[in-house]
Amino acid sequence: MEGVDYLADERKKTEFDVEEMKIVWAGSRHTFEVSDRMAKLVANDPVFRKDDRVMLARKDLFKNTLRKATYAWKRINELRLSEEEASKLRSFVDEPAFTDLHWGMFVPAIKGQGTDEQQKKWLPLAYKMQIIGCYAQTELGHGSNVQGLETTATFDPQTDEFVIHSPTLTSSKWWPGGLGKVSTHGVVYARLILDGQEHGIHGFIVQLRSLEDHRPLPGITVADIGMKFGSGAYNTMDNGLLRFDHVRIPRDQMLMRVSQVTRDGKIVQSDVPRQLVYGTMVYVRQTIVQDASIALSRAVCIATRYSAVRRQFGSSNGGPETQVIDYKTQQSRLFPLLASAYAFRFVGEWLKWLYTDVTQRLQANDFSTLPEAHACTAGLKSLTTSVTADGIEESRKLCGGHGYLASSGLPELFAVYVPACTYEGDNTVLMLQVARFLMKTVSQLGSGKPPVGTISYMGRIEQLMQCRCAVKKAGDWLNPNAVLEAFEARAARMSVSCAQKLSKFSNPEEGFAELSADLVEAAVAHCQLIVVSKFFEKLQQDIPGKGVKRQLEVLCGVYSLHLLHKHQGDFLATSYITPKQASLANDQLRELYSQVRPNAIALVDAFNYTDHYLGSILGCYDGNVYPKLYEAAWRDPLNDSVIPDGYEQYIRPLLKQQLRVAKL
Ligand SMILES: CC/C=C\C/C=C\C/C=C\CCCC(=O)SCCNC(=O)CCNC(=O)[C@H](O)C(C)(C)COP(=O)(O)OP(=O)(O)OC[C@H]1O[C@@H](n2cnc3c(N)ncnc32)[C@H](O)[C@@H]1OP(=O)(O)O
Ligand SMILES: Cc1cc2nc3c(=O)[nH]c(=O)nc-3n(C[C@H](O)[C@H](O)[C@H](O)COP(=O)(O)OP(=O)(O)OC[C@H]3O[C@@H](n4cnc5c(N)ncnc54)[C@H](O)[C@@H]3O)c2cc1C
Repeated sequence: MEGVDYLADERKKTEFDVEEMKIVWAGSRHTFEVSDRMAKLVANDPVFRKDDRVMLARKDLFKNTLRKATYAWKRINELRLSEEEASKLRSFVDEPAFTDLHWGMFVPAIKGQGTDEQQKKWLPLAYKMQIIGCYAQTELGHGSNVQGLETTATFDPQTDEFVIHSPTLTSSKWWPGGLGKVSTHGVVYARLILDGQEHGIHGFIVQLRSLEDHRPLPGITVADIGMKFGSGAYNTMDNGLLRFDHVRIPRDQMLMRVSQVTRDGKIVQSDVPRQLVYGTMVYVRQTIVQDASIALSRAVCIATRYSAVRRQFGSSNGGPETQVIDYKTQQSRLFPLLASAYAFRFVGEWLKWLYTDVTQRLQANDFSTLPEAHACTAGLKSLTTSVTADGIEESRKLCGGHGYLASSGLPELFAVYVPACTYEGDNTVLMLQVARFLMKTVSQLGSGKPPVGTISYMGRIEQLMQCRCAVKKAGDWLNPNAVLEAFEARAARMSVSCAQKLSKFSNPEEGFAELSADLVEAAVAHCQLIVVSKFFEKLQQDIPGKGVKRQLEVLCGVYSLHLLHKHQGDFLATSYITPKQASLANDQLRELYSQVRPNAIALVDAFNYTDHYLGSILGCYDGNVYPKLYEAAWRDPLNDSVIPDGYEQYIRPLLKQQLRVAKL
């Protein structure tokens, strides 16, 4: 029935102010209002419909994306939207497109690595979309190993140009989003060669296609790399391949903030560290952490609403069956994901602050916090995307059979999201960067330079190596200090144990390779500590609204104690807790699930997602799932006719043949 709220009884159970929680989730009242307005603008515009996406063939799908992306740009200009509003609008359109890379990587690469003069020349063109750009770093042969890229940029002093060339098949650029069919320009990463000498990897602005007829410029071969995982999903994006045959660009198209090449072909290094060539990746990793909470919260919203609607078993005296959300097993799979979505939201907020802080320091030539910013963005990108990808798949299973239907929204969400574990740095490769940072920190303990920021806990290493957990009863695990000390002791002990094992190797690189699996575990422990501690920090802020802070305390408890339970092997093996204390943590966790239960629907309502954005029948706001599933089945093109195409050709002859066999 239209207009009936099938989740109304659930909503009546709520013990906190949902409207205030919406503000906490959005980050501020202003952000909430902008998001809410942009979400509704997209949801109410039929051009942004997306329910037929998984049915479309690649060419139609891609053209449809072009239509939506250019229409979004038209609306952004007509409505004179601010940068913040425009970016929100694009995100609610919810369809990967060339514009993501243009705004998300091409523009930031020029901003971060271009000189003032270069920015003045290129940014106005990019801001008006008079040129469209991509980020062309990865090659067929190398993605993770950036130092291994093979494309060359050789300076020709005769003409004052760089010659960009792809010397091998494996040097073909491979993967850049927006490159395949749309981009007119790219920031291309290549090995700089001056007078026969190599000078490492640098970025160059290269025009790829004519601004008149869109044909590739002379010497350039460019195409799409082909279909990717899933239907719809990331196939809206034209990930591309690109080869250069001695393509010439003016010298001033090398991005020269980090190093400059002079007219006579000499390299001049500025004071800026060379790692800033990797700066765009640090920026995007930070945004990916913020996006992880969005993707996970979408999946959790669908699974939570459906779990309250779905009933199986447990009917007594003809009464209703049990809502599957009331099964403790369902709660123990669902509520930690709900808590993780909130945890990632807050750590993402903090990481954005850290990134802004490091950017301001870099502008003032203070490079001291760059290693920590690199470790935090790499580690948190890795941790949050892995948990989110697994969490979306778990949400699908939490919805039983119906979760496998495209109309649940979960298969496409998974297919779109899962490459986040690979792009912008493979998650294992990134955790190894965190491990390097941790090993360096341990080796410098006692050098007189106290560790600061997220590794300041290492400054208390002696205490953390010796302390023992003081928990005596389940409720003691609600004490933030008890939880924090447990996570600090676990992380510190795992790092120290790796460092001790490493010190036994005469060749540290060999040792690092041999111990890399243990090192990744230590890095994960460190990153989980960051998320837990940032959740506790959030709780120290003034949080208005009836019961809002209380709910967040419960979620923080669920987040930290479910990790403690899941990784109890670490906590036990490092001898910080006893088996009895591990068991008490689990008792407390179960109790916290009971406290989440009456608030579960309101906690996902607080994400403020429109039905359009969720794109899921199982997750629709009113919970009226069954009629909608039934109607959607009839909309499938297979049901356009009662007798399917192919009946005469295949089914009829088959049945006839079986008849003959039966007669024999
Ligand atoms: C708003 C957002 C919108 C749009 C975008 C969002 C979604 C769109 C979807 C997809 C986009 C995907 C785009 C891409 O995938 S682009 C390609 C990304 N590629 C990678 O991430 C490659 C991963 N590899 C690397 O980053 C590096 O090669 C490396 C693994 C880090 C190793 O580098 P290497 O030079 O060999 O370094 P090391 O010798 O290991 O270290 C030297 C030294 O440098 C430090 N370091 C390394 N990286 C950084 C950095 N980024 N910043 C600062 N410092 C860095 C490292 O720690 C070491 O320091 P020491 O002190 O130990 O010497
Ligand atoms: C959807 C999508 C969009 C993309 N968009 C872009 C883009 O716009 N621009 C761009 O330039 N690139 C883009 N990429 C490329 C992406 O950045 C790379 O694929 C990514 O960095 C991983 O590199 P790789 O493919 O070389 O993986 P590999 O490094 O080959 O990884 C293969 C396996 O080897 C392991 N491995 C590799 N090195 C080590 C090591 N040192 N120690 C231990 N294990 C290791 C990895 O963990 C992994 O299991 C995109 C990729 C995808 C999937």
